[in-house]
Amino acid sequence: MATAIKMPALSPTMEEGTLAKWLVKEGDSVSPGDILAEIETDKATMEFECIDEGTVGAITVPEGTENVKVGTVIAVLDGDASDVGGADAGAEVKDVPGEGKDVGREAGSEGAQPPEAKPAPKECANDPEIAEGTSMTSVTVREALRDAMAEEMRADDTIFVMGEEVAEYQGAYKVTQGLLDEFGAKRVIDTPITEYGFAGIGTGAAMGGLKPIVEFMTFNFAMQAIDHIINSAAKTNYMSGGQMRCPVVFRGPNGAASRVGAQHSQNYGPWYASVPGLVVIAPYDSRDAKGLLKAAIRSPDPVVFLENELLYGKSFDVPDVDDWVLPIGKARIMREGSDVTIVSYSIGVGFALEAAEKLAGEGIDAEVIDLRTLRPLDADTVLESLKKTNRLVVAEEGYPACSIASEISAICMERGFDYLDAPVLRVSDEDVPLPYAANLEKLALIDAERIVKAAKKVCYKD
Ligand SMILES: Cc1ncc(C[n+]2csc(CCOP(=O)(O)OP(=O)(O)O)c2C)c(N)n1
Repeated sequence: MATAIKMPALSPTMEEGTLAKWLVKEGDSVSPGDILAEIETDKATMEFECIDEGTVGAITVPEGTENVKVGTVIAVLDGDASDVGGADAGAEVKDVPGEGKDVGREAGSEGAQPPEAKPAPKECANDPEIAEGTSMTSVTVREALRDAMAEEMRADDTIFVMGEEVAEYQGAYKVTQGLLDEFGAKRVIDTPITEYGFAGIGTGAAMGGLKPIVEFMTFNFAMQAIDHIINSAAKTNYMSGGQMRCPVVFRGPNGAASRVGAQHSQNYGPWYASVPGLVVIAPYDSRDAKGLLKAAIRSPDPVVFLENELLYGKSFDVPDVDDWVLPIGKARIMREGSDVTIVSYSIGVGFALEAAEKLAGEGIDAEVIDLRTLRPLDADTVLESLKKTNRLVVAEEGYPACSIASEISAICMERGFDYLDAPVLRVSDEDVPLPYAANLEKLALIDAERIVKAAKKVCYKD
């Protein structure tokens, strides 16, 4: 099968580059790791590595070409230009699935992709009631997050957003689209690349009575700011004896994306969820992204709001109601079942739902729980389900050790021991820094198949 090789984004801000030199020619055999070309940006000259195996069938952009847009097909493996869109080869690829210009996203990369979006269940026990006949609008998770911020900002002028590229560029992932136009530069603020600085300003502003929303370009970069989140924001209420609150929201993408390497592919859910004083939310779909972000902005305590880059472009229904706000700390049952419970959150929910469909085909009826909030954790909903199914698997896109899955497993052992007919199993990423190579990345991340396998094992049907 022909594979299009596209102009890579070699830095978060790269939009185009010069194809300085080809190091392979048509007819050459290539393997993963071979250097295909040298690409020049205004910052540096970088080597472009091959991630596939094959024969160079066509070079569609000659060396020396300047201003080649990221995503342009520059060569074809095992085929020619007509196999990858003919006239389009060599032209800019405008329709990169899911994203526009995202941090580190390499157009055409083949890393982890979330399963197709599925509609959320119509009713969730703890959610506000949706009146019969209420219409639904399908919106992307990205739009849902923006709508949540915009609605809250309209209602409360103490709310402001700040972070790298949130204003003029409208967000590295376009989540703050339209906010600068509507609310102006005083409330939508571009910061320098100083996570420690602007997380501190946000925390201080919250202590002083404002309601900041601090966007991190990804939570990986919040490592720079973690002292303010944990030592300042999380402790304020406790250390002031309740005299001072800190209503700040720290939000941004979290977890593995697609081929952005070990330092940009980490799930901080378990880290923050271990800290008393923080609220930690990790939504899956648009209705939760909107309803929970609105709740987070209204929270009197600091919230770490973990989004997922791969879900930003997915569409799900959101109820057309004036003020869609969801309760913090309540899990939801995404699919009812009686044989095994699969607990997950964020992107893992999509994999869990996919696994449940596959299990149904094999006669295993799985219940899927979306935790939604990681702190406070809704242990009761998990235990109620365990009471019914007696078997439980936790699916988590993250490291296995000291994880949310470990926590759920402990809760089931401590409070649900008598209900268990099998050990709780954790399905997590491999216990390694996420590999960059596409084939290894795929092997390291969770998927529906692994969840199916674990579910069958706890049902003693493997
Ligand atoms: C701590 C941290 N925050 C944010 C980023 C994302 N990031 C990577 S490059 C970049 C822009 C860098 O701009 P500049 O410092 O002007 O350097 P340039 O690459 O333009 O020379 C950003 C925001 C990062 N890698 N690390």
